[in-house]
Amino acid sequence: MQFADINGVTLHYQLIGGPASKPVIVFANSLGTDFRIWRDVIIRLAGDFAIVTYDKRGHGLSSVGTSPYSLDDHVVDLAGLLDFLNVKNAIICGLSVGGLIAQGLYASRPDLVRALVLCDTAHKIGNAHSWNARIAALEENGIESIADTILERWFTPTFHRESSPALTGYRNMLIRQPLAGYAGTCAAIRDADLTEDAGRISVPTICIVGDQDGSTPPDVVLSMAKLIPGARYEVIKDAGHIPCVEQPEMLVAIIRAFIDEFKLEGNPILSNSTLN
Ligand SMILES: O=C(O)CCC(=O)CC(=O)O
Repeated sequence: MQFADINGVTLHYQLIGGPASKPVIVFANSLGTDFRIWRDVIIRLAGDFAIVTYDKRGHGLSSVGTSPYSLDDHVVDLAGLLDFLNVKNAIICGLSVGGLIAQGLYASRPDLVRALVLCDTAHKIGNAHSWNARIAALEENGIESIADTILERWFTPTFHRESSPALTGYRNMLIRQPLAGYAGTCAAIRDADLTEDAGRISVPTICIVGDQDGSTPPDVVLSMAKLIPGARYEVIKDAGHIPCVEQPEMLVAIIRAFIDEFKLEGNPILSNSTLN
């Protein structure tokens, strides 16, 4: 397992395949998940790319730090991790709040970003009223009290019917996140509005969404895509909010086609990287 002290917290991360002459793809997670959700995507990409996954603060094996957070806390953490790993000019794939983090990273550290894959996310997710209600419910009764409602947005009815051990596993992942980390990230999402930044994105960008996403539905993701100059937009059939779990093969096909279209080569991780 790999850990790094970044920006006052210990981050759990995983680097596969570097240093080498390969483009780097960095995956940033959604609320209430850790980097294990990317497994079925990573096994299809490893070998062709260097891959970085990490648990954002307050999630997985990373430290909680001081909660609540701002989006900037998460952005500075990711920038610090990429600096630590000597990664520059990477393809950043962000899922939901991970997509906000990816957009924030481009706004503050464009040198780190070669292209954006914005998956089931938006320039602004939800509103203050809905996030404050969620935070109040969490403070009163904990994550488990809202877990089943969240899982309905994460996965399609088919997945709920047919993927019984997996559904239980992802429910376990959700309810075992630290309460302060989960609620603190709700506050970060509530306060984040990247509407103006979206129009300034000038790297190749693709916006992807599951056709049955109950958290950031297709019309929301399309609105973001329309704000970003030249952005591509793709809908994945038979997927909810987390296509990397439900439709990894389709997600990988879309990412590969995007990389081929723009001939994204990125920078290899430098050979004097701290990883040697
Ligand atoms: O998944 C995220 O990162 C935020 C969007 C959200 O609210 C997900 C959910 O429905 O719980």
